[in-house]
Amino acid sequence: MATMESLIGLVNKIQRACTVLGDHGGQGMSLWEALPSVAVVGGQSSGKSSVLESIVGRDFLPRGSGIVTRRPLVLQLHKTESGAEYAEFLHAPKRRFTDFAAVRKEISDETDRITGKTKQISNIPIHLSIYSPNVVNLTLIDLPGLTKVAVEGQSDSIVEDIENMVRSYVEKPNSIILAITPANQDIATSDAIKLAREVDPSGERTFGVLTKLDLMDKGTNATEVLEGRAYRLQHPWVGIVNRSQADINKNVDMIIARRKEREYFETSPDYGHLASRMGSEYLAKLLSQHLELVIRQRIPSIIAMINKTIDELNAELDRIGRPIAADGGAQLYMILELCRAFDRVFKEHLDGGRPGGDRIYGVFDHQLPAALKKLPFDRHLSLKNVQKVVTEADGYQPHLIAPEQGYRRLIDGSITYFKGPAEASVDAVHFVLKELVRKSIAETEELKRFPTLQSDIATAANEALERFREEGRKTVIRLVEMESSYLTVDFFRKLHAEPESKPEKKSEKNANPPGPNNDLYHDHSLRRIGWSPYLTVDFLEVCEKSKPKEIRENAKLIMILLIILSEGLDQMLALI
Ligand SMILES: Nc1nc2c(ncn2[C@@H]2O[C@H](COP(=O)(O)OP(=O)(O)OP(=O)(O)O)[C@@H](O)[C@H]2O)c(=O)[nH]1
Repeated sequence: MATMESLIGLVNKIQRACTVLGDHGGQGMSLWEALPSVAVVGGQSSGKSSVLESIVGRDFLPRGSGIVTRRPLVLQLHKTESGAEYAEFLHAPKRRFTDFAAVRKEISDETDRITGKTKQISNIPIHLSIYSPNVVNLTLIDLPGLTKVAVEGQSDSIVEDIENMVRSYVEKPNSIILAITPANQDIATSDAIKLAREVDPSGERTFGVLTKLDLMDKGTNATEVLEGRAYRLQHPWVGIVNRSQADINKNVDMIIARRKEREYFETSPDYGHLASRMGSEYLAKLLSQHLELVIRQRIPSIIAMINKTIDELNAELDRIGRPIAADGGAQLYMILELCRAFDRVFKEHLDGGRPGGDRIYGVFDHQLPAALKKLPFDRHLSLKNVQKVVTEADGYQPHLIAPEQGYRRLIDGSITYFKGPAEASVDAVHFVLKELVRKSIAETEELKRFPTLQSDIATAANEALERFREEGRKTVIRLVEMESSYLTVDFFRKLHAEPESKPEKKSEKNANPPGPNNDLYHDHSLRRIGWSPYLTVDFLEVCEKSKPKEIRENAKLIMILLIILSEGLDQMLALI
């Protein structure tokens, strides 16, 4: 029993949690709807509030003429071992009410807070918990009384609105219906029974309660109904005698009223034989036992539903992201984790696994060689220009054996052409990397919920790339300058060890081949000088179309500057 009582307590807690989270039934599948609860239904002034107060043993509900209950009141009763009775509202959790007159006022005020002081209704429930040694664990929902006509100050739709609200509570399969009918009214005209029959035709969730037995006309009694002969339900009918209006006015104590009620049944000639199954105390126990039974039956489906909801929420959390820690250290750690996630994706683009890195290879493999091929070496190394450069380099003292200064200037001038394509390669790689940063940010799942961090990472990465571009540019230019500014002795030796016969053979039309002391600026000599830059440039690669035929034959002697340049660019890439 103790276990079952704590189970009802647990269901109470879940119900409160549902309300805090805004789940008080309504559209779709909700946990609130899966939990069993007792809804009190009846016509206006049928005695609903009186029944609730009798069950609680306290006088705490607003009273008055007309429509008093305008919002559902979820009343959770918690049995305590001993101590003072007190009440707590969910909307005012820090306030503990020991004065039940103040509870009544708070219910009125809280009703007005949502509906205003009008006679309108609202389906947002008020949650009230009562802790007392005189109650059984039970959750009851007091609902507005069903009416037939709208009174002054009410909209025409009020009758329908109340019925719809009450219906929305009682039509749920987990709702236990406490159908209140005054005994001095014909059962056939009972609003509560009419609605209960509609939503629960088999009567298995309906508990019939007859109030005002003491007000029946003399000579009549309700045994037909109470014995289940007039209207059969699965559960036995319970008769109740509440405080009359006169008792209320006289402030008759609820405990005394309970005792009087007990005495009424025990001494009644009509209901004496039913006394042990009558009265508000018995009704409370009956409902509590039934609630326990229902919870026991529902436990598997409630657990399944909670687990399913947990799974769904976890899946949603995974999608929208886990909560972010409040302290700075944990936040910094998280930001670093997110940056690492971005870094992983970016590396995959560069190293493979995701597309992008191949475009950088394309810059060196296609774009750079194509640009080099277009360099104007034929113009720069034309006989006319070679002569101009050599004579200018010689100045007023023509060279004796080899035009060393001329060589140097020609080679320097040729290699300087590499600067343009080399810089363009840096720009092209920079462009690809920038594009990969953009793609990587978009593809990093972890970053999806942090748009500000996304733009911060993009800004930081682009700033870094901009810096690396400048450094890369400087590095490649320095490499080109290094190549053009230092020609080794070995280079000049190779140049002169080069057999002169090959080009000379090819230049047979030169009838008078010049010797070093003959004509310094003879075509043959100049042509030979003009080859020298090609010794530093792989002309087979670079000058496919423009190179002179003779020079093509000297290919095997040529140093491959491009390779040197490529190595330099690799270093530059490593820098980026
Ligand atoms: N004599 C007698 N009077 C009763 C009994 N039950 C209720 N009353 C009186 O009937 C009137 C209405 O009772 P309530 O308990 O306020 O009825 P209600 O259904 O909650 O009314 P609304 O919330 O306005 O719909 C009050 O004056 C009660 O004192 C009863 O069993 N015997």
